[in-house]
Amino acid sequence: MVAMVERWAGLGSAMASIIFLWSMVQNHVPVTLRLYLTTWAAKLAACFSPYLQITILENSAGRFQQSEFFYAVEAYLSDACASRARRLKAELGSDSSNLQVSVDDHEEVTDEFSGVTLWWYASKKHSKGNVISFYPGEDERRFYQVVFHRSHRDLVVGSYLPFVLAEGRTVIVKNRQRRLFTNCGGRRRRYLRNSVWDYVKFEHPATFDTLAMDTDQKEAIMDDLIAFKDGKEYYTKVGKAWKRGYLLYGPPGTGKSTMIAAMANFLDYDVYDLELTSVKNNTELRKLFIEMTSKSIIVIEDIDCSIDLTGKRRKGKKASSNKDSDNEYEADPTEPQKDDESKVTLSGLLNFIDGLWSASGGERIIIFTTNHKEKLDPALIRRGRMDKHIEMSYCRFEGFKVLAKNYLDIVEHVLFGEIQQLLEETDMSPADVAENLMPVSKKKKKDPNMCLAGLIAALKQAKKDAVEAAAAAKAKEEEEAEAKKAKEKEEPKEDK
Ligand SMILES: Nc1ncnc2c1ncn2[C@@H]1O[C@H](COP(=O)(O)OP(=O)(O)OP(=O)(O)O)[C@@H](O)[C@H]1O
Ligand SMILES: [Mg+2]
Repeated sequence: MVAMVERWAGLGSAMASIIFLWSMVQNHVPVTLRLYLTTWAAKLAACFSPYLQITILENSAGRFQQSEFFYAVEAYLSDACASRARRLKAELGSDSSNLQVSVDDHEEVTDEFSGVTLWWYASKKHSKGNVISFYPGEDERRFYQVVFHRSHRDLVVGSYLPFVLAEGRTVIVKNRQRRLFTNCGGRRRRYLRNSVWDYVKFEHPATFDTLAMDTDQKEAIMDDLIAFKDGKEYYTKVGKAWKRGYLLYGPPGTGKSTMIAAMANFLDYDVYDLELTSVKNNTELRKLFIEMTSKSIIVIEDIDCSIDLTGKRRKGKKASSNKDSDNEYEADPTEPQKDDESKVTLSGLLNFIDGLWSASGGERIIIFTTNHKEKLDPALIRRGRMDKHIEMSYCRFEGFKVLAKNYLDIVEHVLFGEIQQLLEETDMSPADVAENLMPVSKKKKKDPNMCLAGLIAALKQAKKDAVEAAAAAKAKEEEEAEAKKAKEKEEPKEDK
């Protein structure tokens, strides 16, 4: 017993000496030598330690480039191992609606894989750079470390880490909150993420059930979307890029934007709302396309207003250097670089739609909307680019029944007959019909009789206006024809 006490006392005094010596070293030895000693101490310890460690940094390649692996590890540990951790942290997700529980920093979590035990740690270190950061947390670098016995090195690197990556990705997809990306949002947020896109949570409630349109047309579109979503093998087999273009055209208020939201909800895809007028040039457009992920819908609304539809390249140097090409829309691989100072051109847009997509994965849908299909350049909307042209038209009875069910919770009413006839004779957009089915004020509860009577009055008025407009147009036409005839009669006299 006495011997044991003596041994402990000896160990204690040895430890005290080491701590004392180390503090002396820290005080009197220059920083470079200290670093050298620390590195060698770590190397010495590594020689005797049977354990290896792998670090996964949040920012991998560059200071700003975030590592997908880091987030996969985070998701994997939160899902599979968090129940074994004693210290967790809970944070609001980026969209402030869902709680994200993950393993707290410096907490150890154990995991088992093929009978092997592994230890995970989460931590962060401050970057030593002299850059002053204006944004909180910017100078912190988070990382995960996994520690394991060196005899399991091959298993961990060859099987375990790929397993963690795959599982983590699955968890991310499962918890995924869909996003609406835009290229004309806040610059600060984009800077923080070092991304050309800014995003908000996508939560448009539109579905195909709430969309007022011809049932057959609706079903055809849904079938088309399912065929696309499940068509990976088919696209590979026929050697086509896994993409599909839709052109939605029709008068204002007929549900083109609503249809896009319904498609995104149906497919569970992200939406990229590309505002072409905010894109400086073809180079910037290319950056935007590169950063789009798969499983997404790229939307260019009112395409006829967004781009110079003549598609003519700028005159001058470029035109002369491009003499050989008679086809204005032909893809010129060197064009995007040259086009730096110019605006986005139709040819640039077509290059990216055709070229980039083929090169970068797939499962993307591009949708153009327009009120004036006839104004669009045929090159832009030819099949292969815009595979399916969908006409969104005025509200007819079938569409009205969907709106009546959504807005008034009714499937039948005595006034339906009259409304059916008026809708066949009058062109009214679903947006206008829906407006008439909305309660007039918060106080007044929705009363189907009142709403439907209001709609009938609006339809009658629209019909009257249309008749008057048609009469006025006819009168003008006749007037012009008369004037033309009179002119033709006069002309022969003048000849004589
Ligand atoms: N087919 C429809 N089914 C259900 N609701 C519709 C439909 N069309 C329009 N609406 C209603 O009208 C509103 C306007 O529709 P939306 O913005 O989709 O029209 P749009 O065709 O995109 O118009 P624009 O050409 O002016 O962009 C929507 O918020 C929606 O409530
Ligand atoms: Mg719209």
